[in-house]
Amino acid sequence: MRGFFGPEGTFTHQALLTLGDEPAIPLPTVKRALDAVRSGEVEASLVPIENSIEGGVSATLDYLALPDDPLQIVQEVVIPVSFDLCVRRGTKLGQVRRVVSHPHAIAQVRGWLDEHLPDAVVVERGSTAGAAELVADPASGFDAAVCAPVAGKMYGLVSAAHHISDNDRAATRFVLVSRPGRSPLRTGHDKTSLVAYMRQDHPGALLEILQQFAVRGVNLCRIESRPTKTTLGEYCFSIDAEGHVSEARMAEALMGLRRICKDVVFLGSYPRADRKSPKVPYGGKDSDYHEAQAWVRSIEPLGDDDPNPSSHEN
Ligand SMILES: O=C(O)C(=O)Cc1ccccc1
Repeated sequence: MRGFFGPEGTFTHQALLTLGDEPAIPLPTVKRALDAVRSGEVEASLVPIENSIEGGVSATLDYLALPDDPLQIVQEVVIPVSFDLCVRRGTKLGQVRRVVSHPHAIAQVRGWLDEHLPDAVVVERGSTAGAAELVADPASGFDAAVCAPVAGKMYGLVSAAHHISDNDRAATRFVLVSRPGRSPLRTGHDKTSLVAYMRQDHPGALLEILQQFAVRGVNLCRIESRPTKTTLGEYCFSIDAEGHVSEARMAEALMGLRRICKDVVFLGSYPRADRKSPKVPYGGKDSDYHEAQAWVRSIEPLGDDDPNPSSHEN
């Protein structure tokens, strides 16, 4: 059984429906959705990870990549998001005093709220659909929810205003996450996600991380710094790169990171939602790496039969 960041009517739920109609369990927070995977209560959970306006969803980025207990992304889904202001039947726009929604939804309608409801108190809570459910109860003290029209309908609300997003091309990316295991097979249009912890804070440390990808022609789709949560001012880098771990240039980039970083947390190789194939640079094909590897083997003085392997230990 799958889990998702719920309740029913969230954008995550809409993204889940694009994957088929298997029954799934709504979980009220991203943490609960990921805990359910860790405990084995569900086999995988769908959670939001990034949106085109607000960037990464910190709760997901951090809790997915716990260094001692990381989970693995097996699939991604991207859907457009558009918000309505939903109220109980009979409430007029001018009567709205208190608005509730998910922080990423509020961030995407901030301009509209400032213009149309400048005096309203705006409260961040749960999910967009959870907000609609709250507003449905007059005793909740909330007059309006920022949510998908489908969530409004689901909880018996009506739209006081349609399409209130400040940017009408906003999209959100969701990931289906499971316990670590084998990555989905390579499709030719894949992404690899990881978190890199620098060995120490020194000039050029970030450049060294980037170089591991750059010299192998691996393009990055996202890189953001996240606090390590151990020491103030200490950061790690959450990265999505184009390609699959079974591709030689990606595997070599990961090996490079492993050599130079304090820690590298692998979060999975999985098919890209937009099915865009990466541009493979000159010399970057698997066959180029294999040919180069075979050539080095052929010129190594000792070949594979090193009589004294322990002499290489340090
Ligand atoms: O609260 C929801 O509906 C979610 O699934 C999270 C979210 C919030 C705002 C935009 C996209 C996803």
